[in-house]
Amino acid sequence: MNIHTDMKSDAIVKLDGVVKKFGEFTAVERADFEIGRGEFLAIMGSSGCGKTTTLRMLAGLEDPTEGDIWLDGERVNGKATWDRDTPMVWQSLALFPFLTVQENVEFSLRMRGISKSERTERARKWLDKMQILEFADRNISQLSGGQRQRVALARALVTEPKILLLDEPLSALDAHLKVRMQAVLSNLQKDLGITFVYVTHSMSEAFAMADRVVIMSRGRIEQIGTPQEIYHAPRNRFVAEFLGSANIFSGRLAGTSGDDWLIDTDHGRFAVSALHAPAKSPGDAVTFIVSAENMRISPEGSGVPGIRARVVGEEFVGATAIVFLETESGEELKVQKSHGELASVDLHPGSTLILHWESETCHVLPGE
Ligand SMILES: Nc1ncnc2c1ncn2[C@@H]1O[C@H](COP(=O)(O)OP(=O)(O)OP(=O)(O)O)[C@@H](O)[C@H]1O
Repeated sequence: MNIHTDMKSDAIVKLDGVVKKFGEFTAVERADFEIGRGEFLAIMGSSGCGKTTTLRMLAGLEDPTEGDIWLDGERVNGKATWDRDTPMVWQSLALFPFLTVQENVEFSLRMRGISKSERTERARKWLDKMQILEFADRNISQLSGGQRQRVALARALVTEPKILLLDEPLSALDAHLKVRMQAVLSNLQKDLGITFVYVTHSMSEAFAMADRVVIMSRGRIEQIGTPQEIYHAPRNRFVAEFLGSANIFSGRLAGTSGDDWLIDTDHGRFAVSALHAPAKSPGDAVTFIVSAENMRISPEGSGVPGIRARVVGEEFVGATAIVFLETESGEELKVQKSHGELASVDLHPGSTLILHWESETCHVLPGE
């Protein structure tokens, strides 16, 4: 499997071998990907992985050290930010505190020399679309966090750009408002058909809204794909660990059995579906995952073959619970099940269970 799945043929953004260095330090190692017209693309990764730098290069706030950036068919290296049709919504929102809501939204139209009457009409249209027209004459300081988000969006969208860049715009909101604003953003993007490039460190945010997700680590792109592809078929150990829901096993290829590989691990020999696995020879190292939802549990003494593990703790996640366990060799494993499914086993800390799974629910990490 390639890290770049589903390249969009109708690309509005193209990064071609883009590298960004600050002195000796490489912030973006080599970005090669396209963004489709009307696509919602999230760039996700932990702090310092280079996601904001990538966004800033699209905005024209940084120039690539190597490679080319294409926006709507035009090579834009060196093109000033004010000459690009790529407004940005910042984490801080960067609203002007000395201007009213309407004046904030009119700002970029004023910069473009658009007449007062047209400015007013366009600003009010976007305030109305964002459901904040009633606050048009207020100062920014008189608005709630969610209302400010809407002003920032109206201000960015009033020029009707083809691409909107968003840098963690929801990170300052409380959890409840965050979920509501995710829905607002997602619906807005679909209604307008504008391309959104959305930087976030939050997997739940990226997976809830994006058509495709780019996962970065230390300046490198680890995987690009739809949330489903990334969730079900992470490319390597980094992505699997980042998702947090996978049990990761390493071993060596011992042989085959039908469509399955037989893998020798420290816990014994397991059959693993090899349908999407890269070519390997007997003796080669193989890493595979079993997601926490696909793990099955049986009481000790049930005679079911599997891995013996001790219950360490339990965490409630809505209608399900995640049970954390430890093997005899100290490896941590997790199982996620509904409360009903868990009712039949002893989950007291220290009790021993047998973990097992179906071979077809395993996924071999192709990038390992
Ligand atoms: N102007 C600069 N000069 C030197 N180093 C920089 C500069 N801008 C960013 N960096 C470094 O480049 C790396 C990537 O930064 P970037 O802001 O892209 O990370 P990020 O993934 O957006 O992180 P965060 O989630 O913390 O914002 C970091 O190590 C950062 O310190």
